[in-house]
Amino acid sequence: MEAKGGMVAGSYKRNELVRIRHDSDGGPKPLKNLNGQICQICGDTVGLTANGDVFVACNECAFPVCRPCYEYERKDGNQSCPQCKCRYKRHKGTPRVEGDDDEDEVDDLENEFNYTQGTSAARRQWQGEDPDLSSSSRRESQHPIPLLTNGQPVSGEIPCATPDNQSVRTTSGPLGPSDKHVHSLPYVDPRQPVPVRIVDPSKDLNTYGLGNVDWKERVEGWKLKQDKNMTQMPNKYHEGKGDVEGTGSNGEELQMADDARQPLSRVVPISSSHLTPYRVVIILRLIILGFFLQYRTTHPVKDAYPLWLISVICEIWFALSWLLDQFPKWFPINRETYLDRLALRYDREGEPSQLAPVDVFVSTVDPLKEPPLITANTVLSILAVDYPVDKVSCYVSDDGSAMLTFEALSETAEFAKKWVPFCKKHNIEPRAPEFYFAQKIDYLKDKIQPSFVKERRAMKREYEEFKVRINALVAKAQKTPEEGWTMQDGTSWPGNNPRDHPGMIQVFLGHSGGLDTDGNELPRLVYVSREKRPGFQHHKKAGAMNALIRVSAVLTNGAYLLNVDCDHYFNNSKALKEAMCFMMDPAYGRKTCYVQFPQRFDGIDMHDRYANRNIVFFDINLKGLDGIQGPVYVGTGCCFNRQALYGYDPVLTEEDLEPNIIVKSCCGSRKKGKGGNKKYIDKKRAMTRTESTIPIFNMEDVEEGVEGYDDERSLLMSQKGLEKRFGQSPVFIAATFMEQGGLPPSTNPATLLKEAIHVISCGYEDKTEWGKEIGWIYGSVTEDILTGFKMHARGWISIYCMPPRPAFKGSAPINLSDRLNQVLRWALGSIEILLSRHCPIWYGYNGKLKLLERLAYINTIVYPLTSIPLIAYCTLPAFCLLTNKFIIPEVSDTPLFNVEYSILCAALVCCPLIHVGMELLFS
Ligand SMILES: O=c1ccn([C@@H]2O[C@H](COP(=O)(O)OP(=O)(O)O[C@H]3O[C@H](CO)[C@@H](O)[C@H](O)[C@H]3O)[C@@H](O)[C@H]2O)c(=O)[nH]1
Ligand SMILES: [Mn+2]
Ligand SMILES: [Zn+2]
Ligand SMILES: [Zn+2]
Repeated sequence: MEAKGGMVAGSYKRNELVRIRHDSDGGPKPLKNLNGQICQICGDTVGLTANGDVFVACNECAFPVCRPCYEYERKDGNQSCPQCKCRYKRHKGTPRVEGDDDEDEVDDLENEFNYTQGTSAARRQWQGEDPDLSSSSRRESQHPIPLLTNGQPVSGEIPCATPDNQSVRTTSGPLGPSDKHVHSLPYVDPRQPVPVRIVDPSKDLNTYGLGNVDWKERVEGWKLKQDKNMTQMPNKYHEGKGDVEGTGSNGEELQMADDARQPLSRVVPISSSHLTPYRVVIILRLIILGFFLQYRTTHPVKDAYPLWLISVICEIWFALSWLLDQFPKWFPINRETYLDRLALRYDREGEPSQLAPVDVFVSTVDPLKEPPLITANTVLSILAVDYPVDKVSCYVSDDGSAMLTFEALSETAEFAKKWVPFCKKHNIEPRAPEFYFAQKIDYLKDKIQPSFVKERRAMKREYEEFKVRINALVAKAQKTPEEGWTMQDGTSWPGNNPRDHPGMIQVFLGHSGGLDTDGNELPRLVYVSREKRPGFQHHKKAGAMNALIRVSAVLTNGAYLLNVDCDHYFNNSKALKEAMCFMMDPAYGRKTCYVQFPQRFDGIDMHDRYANRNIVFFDINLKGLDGIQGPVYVGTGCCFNRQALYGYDPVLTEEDLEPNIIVKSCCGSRKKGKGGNKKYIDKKRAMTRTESTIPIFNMEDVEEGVEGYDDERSLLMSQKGLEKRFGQSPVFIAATFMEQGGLPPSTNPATLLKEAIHVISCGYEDKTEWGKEIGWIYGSVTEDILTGFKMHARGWISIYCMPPRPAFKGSAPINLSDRLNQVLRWALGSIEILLSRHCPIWYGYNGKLKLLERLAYINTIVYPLTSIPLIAYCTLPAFCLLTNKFIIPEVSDTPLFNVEYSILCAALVCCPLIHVGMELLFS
């Protein structure tokens, strides 16, 4: 083989290397001068071969690499020399590697590689041989999966191999010896007396709780806390907006670097050299279309009138749907974020971080369709995210109530203790191990440290063992035992019937729930499986998300929340900070309901045969919408303002209020016209933060009759009004007042947990506004479109954020039936919205939804209907042939027509082509 690498580094000059090769080929002559050479990958000495020669990994350039590194590279790495990139040849004494083209022999590299005994077993299993052979015995040495049982009381703590405080208590039976981290719970749902146990490793989580305090005291406490919060963070929300000169009222603010006052993002206009031709083509096409339609409508075909009529109707429909598709793309924009300014403003070195708390939601249903390993990767990427650990919580919703998901999550929590510190120490990307290790590293680029190489390898082994454990769980779960699943203590798994089971919550990790291997805290990880009972609608993902909104409000109450599908991992660990560049921006924050990131996919074949990538949609349509009122919500990779999900209105005028205070006004009793609007704003202006709490203190005077009143405040701030809106949970309602997130001040921790179970009970949403006005909106399988639409109709804007490194990546359906199914589901979801009261054609004419935004929504709702004229139009030629009639007039009489029509047709055909070409130019 020819040495083709031109790059020869440092002292390893080509001629020298050739000499080495020569020598080493030449025979047993030891190369004294090269003894003690340092491996350029791991920093160990390269070492000698059995006959005393220096080990030479690469026969082409002799780049110094020790045997373990060489073998590792051959097995798991690039399989080629880091320097000259030549493929490594099988070395003397090296066993053959699978996939080596020379010979096919059994791979017993693990004997060569210094894998431990356990790892060897692990590797064997991982490669698919006897999946549960040693896993059960190995489990003993690993951590035991905590129990979440539903039967007999557990007398004490479950013996843990790890010194965590994870433990389980019954809720119904006698309690074991008390432990400060363990809280017992009476069961909550009175309708379904099913006890649910909760593990709560985090005592801090429980310092708050509201249940026993009466309403008035609660509100009093909340007010105090709010005031305290406001004084504690003087520079957080009192700044001027964005680029406007800050009006510093205290010394600290004056000292602030100018940079900290700069806006956290900016709009990058798309150059007019790009945009103008694009628009010109649209206009041209529009004109041609006009002529064409005019000709078609004014020249009926007498002898084939029905055919002509059908074809003209189809053509008009196509023209309209094209128009609908074009205009929302008229003002595309790009955005740029400034993470450094964000850090300067909210996350300064040596000070407690002032970044807002964020709750991240992951939704799963069926672990057999959505592999637990993928979900685990998603969770790991969240736990390792680059954000203050005490401000991130991860909630996993399990709609399938599968013990497999639960156990896999437990393993994941354990593995996170090693994985998270590794990610943070070496600042790696992406932080989902499967995808990280799939990347090959280039040892000569980025000055990779030998210590890193070793730790990476050790971590990879750990990950492989983790994979084995997960795969063993999956293998075990393939066949459900007749009597259902049983937990480790012999009690049966409460979720054995996914359609009829109690709510389950388990907290992993978090404050005192086990530190990582470096002794640092980890983000909280919470398993949630909402209650399911026959006869109750569960509303699929939307219902699951709404349950999570409530649980998270009770347990951590992040000011923002981000949701991902279980197969969408954080590909960019700074994604949360990217979102905060908008959410915490004084100018944008108050009116932004969500920040949507594009959906990107792994593992799509080069030709993208099922059009999974949706390039036109994600790189053109959404950018276009961003220039109007904001992108639609696409269901995953989206960071929400919690207050927007509560159905509140944004603060629409900028000078009126202190920044970031969202005025609570009823979305039900909407304003009337322009005249009312002025009054409306005045009212808002009058409602400063402190004033807005006043109605609460007056709530005793609030009578039933007030509801008919046109006084939004009294209605909304009344306890009754709030309960009608949010459901019967005082803890949750109190949390909705915490506009900057965090838990309200309170007392009883047991109540808090009880409340968490209460808010995921299936009857909770009865007679409330959940799914109607607040949270994820029900009524369509594409709940995402509906949810985003409701917010835009209230006047919120959304932001499209495309960091250079894609924030999230997912897996897309890559077989035809799954993909067709998905597309069909989306189409049906659109039709459901079209026929619902939330149809964008009729809904929400209050002046807050911009016209072009509405057109875009109408387009996403009516597009499936295009299939009807499309089928008709495609069958027309067949009809024409059969009946020997034609849908356009005979043209023989005027040759001019002939020419004209041909040109028109050509133009109509060419325009879309030019168009698509230009759209691709954008991306
Ligand atoms: O009862 C259910 C059904 C689904 N899901 C979750 O919802 C997500 C999306 O479901 P999936 O079947 O994967 O639908 P897709 O078509 O792949 O998802 C796209 O389309 C959906 C509907 O528009 C959006 O909700 C998703 O975010 C978007 O990725 C997944 O995480 C599921 O686990 C639930 O939590 N509960
Ligand atoms: Mn999916
Ligand atoms: Zn080495
Ligand atoms: Zn080489």
